[in-house]
Amino acid sequence: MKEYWTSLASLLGVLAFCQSILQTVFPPELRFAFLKLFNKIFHWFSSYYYFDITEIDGVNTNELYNAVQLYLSSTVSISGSRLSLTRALNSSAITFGLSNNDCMVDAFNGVTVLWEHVVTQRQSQTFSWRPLPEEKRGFTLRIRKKDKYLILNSYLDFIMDKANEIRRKNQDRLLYTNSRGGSLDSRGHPWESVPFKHPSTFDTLAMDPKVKKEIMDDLKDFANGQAFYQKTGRAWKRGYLLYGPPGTGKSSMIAAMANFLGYDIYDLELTEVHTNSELRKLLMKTSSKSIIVIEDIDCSINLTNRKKNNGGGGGASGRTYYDSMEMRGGGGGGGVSVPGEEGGGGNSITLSGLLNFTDGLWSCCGSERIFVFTTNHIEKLDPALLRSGRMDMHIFMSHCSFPALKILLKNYLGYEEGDLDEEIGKEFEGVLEKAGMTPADVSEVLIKNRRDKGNAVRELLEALKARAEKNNVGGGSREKINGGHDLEEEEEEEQEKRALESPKEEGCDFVEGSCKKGDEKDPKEDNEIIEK
Ligand SMILES: Nc1ncnc2c1ncn2[C@@H]1O[C@H](COP(=O)(O)OP(=O)(O)OP(=O)(O)O)[C@@H](O)[C@H]1O
Ligand SMILES: [Mg+2]
Repeated sequence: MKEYWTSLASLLGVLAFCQSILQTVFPPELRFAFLKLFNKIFHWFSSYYYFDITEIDGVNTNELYNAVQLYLSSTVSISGSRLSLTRALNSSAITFGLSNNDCMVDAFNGVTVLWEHVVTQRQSQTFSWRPLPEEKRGFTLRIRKKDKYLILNSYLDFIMDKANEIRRKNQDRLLYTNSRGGSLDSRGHPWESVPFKHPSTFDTLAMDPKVKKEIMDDLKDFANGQAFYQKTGRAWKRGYLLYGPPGTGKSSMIAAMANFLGYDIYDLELTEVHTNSELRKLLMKTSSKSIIVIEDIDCSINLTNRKKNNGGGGGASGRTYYDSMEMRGGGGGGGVSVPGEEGGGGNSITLSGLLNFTDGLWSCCGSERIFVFTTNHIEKLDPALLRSGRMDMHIFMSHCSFPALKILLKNYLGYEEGDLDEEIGKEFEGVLEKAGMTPADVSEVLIKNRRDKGNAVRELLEALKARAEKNNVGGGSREKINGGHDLEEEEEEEQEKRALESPKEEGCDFVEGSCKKGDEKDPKEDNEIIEK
């Protein structure tokens, strides 16, 4: 032991001697060059490469640093005994990472690398437009020289992908709205967001399981389809039109989609958007992996006010036709949109603006985005919105069918397959179609009686029978088809439709083949998908 201390003391003596020689022999300006050279020689003979990934790259946050931090938090082989724990804003998960100046080993494709988290005090506050943190943080990656070309690029790509995946899993969904009516927040953002906590999932959604599976498969194919979209030259986006009576689960379906894919939702309030360019700006500020929703699109588009463009003389083009279809907030009349004028302060958005929003070049300014439109009245929508390629899937959300009822009984009363008495099941099947109750109506009855299963089922059966009876007496199918709509309201709609007939025919030449109104929009009895 004594020998050990003696040799350590002499080694320190030699080092001190070398340092004093270095200081006397080399002037300060040469000293730096000498150290650099020494460093180079050291690296020459070293069998490793070192890569520094600093937290701040100049004045910008280095995305790779954040990705590495997240990635390392997910690996289990942390050797350090001290870990740092974090919980990001809006996140429900706690992540752990390397503490200051701690190391960990990782392996990728059979190659072992070493990560070190390096934290040093910032020397002096250099001038910067934004205040920099007092500590300089960074990761140093050590890779064997012979392995660098084998893995470096693919390893870093892998880390970025993995970090995105973790971020999506940990981060609660965000629900964005443009309800401020075009004004920007302090960061110049037109969207406001809140954590999205809707508990609806495909498990809780009451609808035909076959249709549900089809939708889930379609969503899965979409989310995993980057290579396919690239290969086929299509923008990586998909459109869904959800239609059906109120209370059949259209909004619940959107929430289920977002929860299924882990996407954010942008709930676009069209009545708050004043011009096409405002609409475009909103689109540009949406992120990838998101669902952009326009609810009740028939209420945002005032088709009763659409009129043919008179300025074209004779053969009007499709564009002027669309542009003359005025969309106004609140359904109020007035306000004519003149093609080409919207950017110059016109106070309306046009159908062409909306179609460009979903379909045009601007719709590709991000990727992996889903557009969802909902409506209670598909027959009110313009064929241009429905034609192939625009909304890829038309999904009819129907009244409560027997398979859907079984899901509601499971959700609210805990009934498993086979728990329901066979006779009662048959009674339900017999009356459901005639009653035309929505899943929302059924849920209400079940919630009220959820403490007493037997009573809940009896009450529901009675309510269904009463509704079926009522429909029968009143000549019924109307209420069934329109989900309890007012008859007067329906009359009005009929009149509106008749009033629209003539302009629609005039406009047909622009949207060839899409004016066959009844063709694809006829709601069938059950949930139904029309793939475009
Ligand atoms: N298919 C369904 N599965 C499960 N619950 C449903 C379903 N449809 C409706 N509900 C229940 O009814 C409530 C209303 O449903 P939701 O808002 O999704 O209907 P909607 O079709 O969007 O109606 P609206 O056309 O009025 O917007 C939901 O909170 C949900 O609890
Ligand atoms: Mg809704």
